[in-house]
Amino acid sequence: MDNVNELDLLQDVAVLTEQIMNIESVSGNEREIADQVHQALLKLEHLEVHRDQDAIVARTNFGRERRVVLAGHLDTVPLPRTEGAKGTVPAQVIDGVLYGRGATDMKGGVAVQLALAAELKDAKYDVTYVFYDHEEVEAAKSGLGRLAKNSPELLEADFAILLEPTNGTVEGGCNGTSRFVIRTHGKAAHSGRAWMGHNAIHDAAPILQRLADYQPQTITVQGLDYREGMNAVRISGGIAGNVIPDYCEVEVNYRFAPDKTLAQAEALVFDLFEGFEIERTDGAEGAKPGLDQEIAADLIRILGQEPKPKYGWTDVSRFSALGVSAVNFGPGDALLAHSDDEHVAQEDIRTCLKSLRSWLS
Ligand SMILES: N[C@@H](CCC[C@H](NC(=O)CCC(=O)O)C(=O)O)C(=O)O
Repeated sequence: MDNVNELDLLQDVAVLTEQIMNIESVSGNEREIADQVHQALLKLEHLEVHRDQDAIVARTNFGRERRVVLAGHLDTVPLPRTEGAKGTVPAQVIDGVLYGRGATDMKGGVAVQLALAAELKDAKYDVTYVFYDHEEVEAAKSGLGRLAKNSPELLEADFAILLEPTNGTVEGGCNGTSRFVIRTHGKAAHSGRAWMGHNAIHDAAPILQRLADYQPQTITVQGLDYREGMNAVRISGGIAGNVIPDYCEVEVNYRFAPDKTLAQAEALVFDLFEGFEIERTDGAEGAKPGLDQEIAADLIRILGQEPKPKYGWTDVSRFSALGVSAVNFGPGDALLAHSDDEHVAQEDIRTCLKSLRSWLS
């Protein structure tokens, strides 16, 4: 008997989005959604389907000269902690707007990929659909990185589109991202006799001051203005309410424009926190927009919208490193990504599908 939950790829793409939003897939928990996507793709006879853990690749063999990749990740950031937040699981539809975790980042995009995979039995280009796990976490866990290592031939193409949220326009390139842990050390003591110890949390004050004083830059690369960011994203220290803390860690996330390499970004952060113990714990380079490439220019012309920069980090970076020029284009407003009321208009998902259908036809 057919699984009652199986995905119907030919239904309204907004309803398909809602169906896949209802499969919770916080990074590390992508097995169920990957199984559903895999099962649905295996039924399509015009596709050759491969699987690597929770990443799935489906390729057409139309015999075209050029091949494009449509790629999207299956995972989301964790569910909101705030009670009553609408950006959670299950999804809700309110006045034509779909609320829930992954609404913008990026189950609408994944639904568009699935709809195209099912309906396009011929196209201007051969198409490789890539769905993968572990995008929202440290680069070392990336499902796309694993695919690139295990089966690079499956990702070969002339161009790639990452269906990350871009609100109806192309977002070119992406900022790089890097994480650092800065540590201070003290001496534990009874907090009733604090003079016997040394407070490591107090020693972190100048770290926070340097962050508060830092003026993030905006850097123009190939005509697009990339806004950088330098922020504390986590702070921890102390073991109890009556003990002077003997350690403190501040985690800093530096988002850097694609004019810099990861090594240059690291040097800038090490310089900013000179005198402190500091370690880089993660990092991924950005990507330059490269919008003058013929296929990208064709897409931009069909959409008729001015391209914008991508401020988040996306796998255009990984495709660029593989020698495949790539852009971001998908439904939803990236400004809502990861927010407590993440949402997307149902109509935006339908419009994105129409745009890509007409580009590929
Ligand atoms: N390995 C990176 C992964 C971070 C990915 C994430 N990307 C997005 O949110 C794309 C959405 C957008 O901006 O349109 C990010 O930028 O945090 C890492 O761990 O940082």
